[in-house]
Amino acid sequence: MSKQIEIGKTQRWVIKIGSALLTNEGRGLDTVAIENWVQQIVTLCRQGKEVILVSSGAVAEGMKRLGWAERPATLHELQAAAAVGQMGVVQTYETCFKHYGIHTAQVLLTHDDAANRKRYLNARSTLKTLIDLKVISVINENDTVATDEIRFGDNDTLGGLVSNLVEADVLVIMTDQQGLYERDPRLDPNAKLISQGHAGDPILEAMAGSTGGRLGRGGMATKLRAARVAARSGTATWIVSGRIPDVLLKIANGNHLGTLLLPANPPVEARKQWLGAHQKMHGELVLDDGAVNVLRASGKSLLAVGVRQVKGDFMRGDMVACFTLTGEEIARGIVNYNADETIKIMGQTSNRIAEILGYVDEPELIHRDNLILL
Ligand SMILES: Nc1ncnc2c1ncn2[C@@H]1O[C@H](COP(=O)(O)OP(=O)(O)O)[C@@H](O)[C@H]1O
Ligand SMILES: N[C@@H](CCC(=O)OP(=O)(O)O)C(=O)O
Repeated sequence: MSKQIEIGKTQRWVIKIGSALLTNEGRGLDTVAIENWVQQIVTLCRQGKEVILVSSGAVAEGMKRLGWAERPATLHELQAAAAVGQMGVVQTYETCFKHYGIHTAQVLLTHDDAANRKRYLNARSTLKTLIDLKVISVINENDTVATDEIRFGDNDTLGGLVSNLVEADVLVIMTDQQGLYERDPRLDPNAKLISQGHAGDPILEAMAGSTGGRLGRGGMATKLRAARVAARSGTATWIVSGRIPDVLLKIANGNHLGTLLLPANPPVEARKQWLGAHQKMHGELVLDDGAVNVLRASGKSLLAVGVRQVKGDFMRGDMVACFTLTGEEIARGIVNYNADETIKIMGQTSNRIAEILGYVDEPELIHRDNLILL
């Protein structure tokens, strides 16, 4: 279990900047602040670090440009605002980095891209090539086509996924609070700051509110989820205030600011990181205690015999979530049988599948290679 991080030895940093920070609470892109972060990033690059940016702000800047005071409720208006605002976001970064002779690249991704193995690998090789070319990637969600992501404003999770894609050492989530507090400091100004913990710790996750500010949407809950995702590639996550002067340089120099969330387990293999990148579950399986113990203790495949209940209408090859009888999600995996077939074979041993269905695709319901424990 890694308890510390030697920041001086870290090389690849993913830096995520949230909407509230970037647009000065909706007053329009805060070019002074952006110039300052860019200056810090250039210094990090000159120190030999490789930086990938995940930047929000498209909807907020689009709202400003269109003269909309309130975040629109309809999807098509959100998407239109994002399309307008994204122009400003990338233009600003382009101008700031150009000043230092550094090229930038716009990369737009959706969670669906991460769920498709071919697109996932394409995104990974493009990002790695851009790193080799010393180009700063500026990543945002592809809001014109995204639906769930834009509704929930989840660039934090995107930051976690990008950390997995490029196998980052560090994910820095810059926001408008000092870090994770015991409770939302907007609701309880006396709440204490958590300085360090483990990514995925349910006690910390329970502290994080899911409501963000007027412009950002994810709140702290998505930041902690991002830390959990990032930890799969062994990436440590920092949640810090982007308003602290020289915040990135201070962290790089070993100052402890904000909240540091360290991976609790060793990194998982690359294919399992891809499995973990799936955000949309097509169904749920409720497992009995025996199956839960086998998955947790020995990392074996899931057999139909251990399934008690099947929910959702999934197809063979879809990703499903696995729950304990008490409702705790423990694993996710790609199923070998569709929902109707799974209902027929649940609770039965594998040697009865042929008799029940008239055929056998695979003896396992989810093969261990296609299963990721949470
Ligand atoms: N436990 C907590 N600690 C700190 N902030 C919290 C917590 N729970 C909820 N929040 C809220 O999360 C907000 C940050 O999320 P969000 O507005 O989505 O920011 P960003 O635009 O940077 O992604 C904070 O302003 C705060 O009100
Ligand atoms: N793609 C959207 C992301 C919104 C979002 O995640 O916002 P935030 O919670 O501020 O990071 C945008 O650029 O507006």
